[in-house]
Amino acid sequence: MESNENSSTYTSHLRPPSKIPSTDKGLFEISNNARTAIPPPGTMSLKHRPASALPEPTPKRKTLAQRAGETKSGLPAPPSSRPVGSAVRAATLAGARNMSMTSSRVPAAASRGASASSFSKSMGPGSRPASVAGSSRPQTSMRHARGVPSTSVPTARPATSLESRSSEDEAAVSGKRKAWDTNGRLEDMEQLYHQLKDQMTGSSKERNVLEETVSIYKTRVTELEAIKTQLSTHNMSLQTDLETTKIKLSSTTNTLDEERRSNGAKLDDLQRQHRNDMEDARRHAQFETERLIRAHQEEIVQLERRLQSNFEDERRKHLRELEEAIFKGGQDKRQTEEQLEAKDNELQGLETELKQTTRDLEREKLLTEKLRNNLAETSASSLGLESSMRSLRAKIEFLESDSKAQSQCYADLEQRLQDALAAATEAKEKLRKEETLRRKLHNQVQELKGNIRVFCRVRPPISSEPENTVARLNFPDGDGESRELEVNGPEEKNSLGNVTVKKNAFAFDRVFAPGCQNADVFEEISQLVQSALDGYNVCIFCYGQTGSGKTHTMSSDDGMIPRAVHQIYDTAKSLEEKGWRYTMEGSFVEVYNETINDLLGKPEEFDKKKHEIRHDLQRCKTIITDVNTVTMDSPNKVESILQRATANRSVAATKANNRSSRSHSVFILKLIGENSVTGEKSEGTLNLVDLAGSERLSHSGATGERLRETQNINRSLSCLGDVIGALGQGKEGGHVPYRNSKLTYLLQFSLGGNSKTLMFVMISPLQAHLSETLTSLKFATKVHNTHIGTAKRQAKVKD
Ligand SMILES: Nc1ncnc2c1ncn2[C@@H]1O[C@H](COP(=O)(O)OP(=O)(O)OP(=O)(O)O)[C@@H](O)[C@H]1O
Repeated sequence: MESNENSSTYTSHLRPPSKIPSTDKGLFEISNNARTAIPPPGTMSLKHRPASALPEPTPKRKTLAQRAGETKSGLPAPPSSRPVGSAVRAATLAGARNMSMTSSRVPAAASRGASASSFSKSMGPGSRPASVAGSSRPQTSMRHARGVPSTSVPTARPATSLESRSSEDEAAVSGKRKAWDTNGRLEDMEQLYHQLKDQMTGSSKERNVLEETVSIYKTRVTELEAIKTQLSTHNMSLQTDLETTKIKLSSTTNTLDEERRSNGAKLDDLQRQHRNDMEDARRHAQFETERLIRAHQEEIVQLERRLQSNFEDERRKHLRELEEAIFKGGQDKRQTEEQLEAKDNELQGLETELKQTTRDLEREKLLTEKLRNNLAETSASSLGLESSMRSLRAKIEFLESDSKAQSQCYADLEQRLQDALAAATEAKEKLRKEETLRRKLHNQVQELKGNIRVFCRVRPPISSEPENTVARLNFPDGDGESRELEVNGPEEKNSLGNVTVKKNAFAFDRVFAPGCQNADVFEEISQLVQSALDGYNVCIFCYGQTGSGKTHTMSSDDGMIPRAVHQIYDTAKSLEEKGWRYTMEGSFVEVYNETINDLLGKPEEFDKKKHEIRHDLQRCKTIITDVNTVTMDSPNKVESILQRATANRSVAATKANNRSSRSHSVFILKLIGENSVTGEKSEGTLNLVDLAGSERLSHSGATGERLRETQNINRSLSCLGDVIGALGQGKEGGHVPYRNSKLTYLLQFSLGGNSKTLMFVMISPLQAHLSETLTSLKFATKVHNTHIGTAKRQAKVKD
């Protein structure tokens, strides 16, 4: 199988078969690399020989020379197509025909058979007429060819026929003729004689023909002998060729076998190598495929992760953009509404003006009418006036004589004017001095009120809170400026079964009952805001549990922050005529989990950007790095600031609950004033702080992130208490633990000696919050009992 496969791929190195030159004496028939010379037609037509006449194939093939020898001895005579045979037959037939032509009584060739038959009956087969012999001549010829002596046939056969058959013929004739019919019998004899004579003539002719044929055959035999010799010579050479070819063939076969063997070995090697290569390649491909699959899977995972984070970023970004857009939209809407309102007012003003102008016009018309009348009257009276003028001129002439007295009068008037101007300057100066005095007195009053004050505010129950859930809170001095609060504790049964209620009484600088509004609260703190304008550091913070109303008090639309800003604007404007010019800068930060976030910063930087608190101890100033500061050049800016801060906090709230409850927010307003007349400068800071809900950890039940938030809130509120406590001890140069929390560190210069502090303790009215309420009130009481040293004004006076 392998050699067969190889035969198609390997070229044979065998020498091509040797060419034997063709001779003009015969064709070459090629079979099994043996060449057989076939004599050309005319000499010996083996090609046309019938298959049956050919010798049986023998296992070992005979040479052509041998086969030529067989032809001479064993092959039948050449067929009738052969020219020699044809000539013999033609001559025989011609002879027969001549014979029948010479005897008119003998029937033609067609009736020859019948006559021959009758003749055979009478004379037997050996005495057949020449015509009959002619028809069977090929057999005769064949017999000649096979070596039957031709001379014995024509001589012996007629005689034998005649001898054997004469007695029968005679008997037959004698049977027909009468013994006495001599003439008839003579005629028969004569007829028989003629017949015999003809037969003799035919036989002699046939003999001639046969002799001719014999001579032809002899020639033919000679020819065949020559051919045989030629063929045997050729055969010899072919034999030699065949032997040579066989040797070559065997050597070629050997070479081929060796080649096949070596090629087979090589092929085996190659196949083995190929199999090994294939195996290696398969293993390598498998390894590569697995590696690529792993790499692709990793890539897919990374891509998925990247896409996920991109998607998250995009989502956050879009959310922030949406928030900003909503915020901006709200702002735009408000501005547009304001503009519309302004336009409406303007329109109304214009309408009023138009009405006024129309009224003025009417009045003018009336006036013109009146003036015309007056003119008429005036022209009437002008005559009278002219006469009086004349009289006056007369008087002037008289008065001119008294001019010295008049000059004196003018000098007096001038003096009085100068005196009045000096008095006015003196009055202005006095006013400025009084303003300074007012500030001084105002702050003295504030100081007398205490540098840390505590206000308590109880929020009203909101619509979702039913009446029966409200705790019993009493305001004993609720008629006027309330300062006291009484909280009834839970009902307790004593050992005698009497139900008792514990009353917890608290007193603060002010107590605001649920019915109080933000306006009432602000009225009380407006004096502190004035102190900030006067150059003091003021800190107002709201303390209380979640939902107690801190944000409502501080940052709602009418809360302390917007009201404070508006008051500062109004006051700053009124102070302009007293020589004061103020610049105001606002910033808003959040302390969440001990980290500072800029509530006015970009939403995407929220919870990411790091801010640090830096103190200028010389100037008692606090700076927070990288926070946005807004110049408050218009009172409307405060609303946009509050909205921006709320939006930022709500974005953050999506991640960790309600951010406003869980972080401290600090609104910082810096007020820098300069008096161009007196050269005075003042720098005050107003800090408005909304503290995170003050729930106790045990009550909150918080876990995880909420627990961390609550711990941070409680720690910072506790630090605030510690700072206030340390300040309350009033030791000069004593340690105040500001650094213990971000909140106290941030408010370092707004708590203590250099500042005025106001704490709001916010109270929920609900019975459910009673415990937290009491805790808050106790903390506030502690703060209220603290006395903090005198505040110092941050003011400089020009030399
Ligand atoms: N004085 C008040 N008058 C009317 N409603 C009030 C008053 N105080 C608070 N509320 C309402 O009570 C609810 C809770 O108030 P607020 O959000 O201000 O509490 P909070 O202490 O700031 O809570 P948190 O710590 O969660 O921020 C709000 O719906 C608010 O409108």
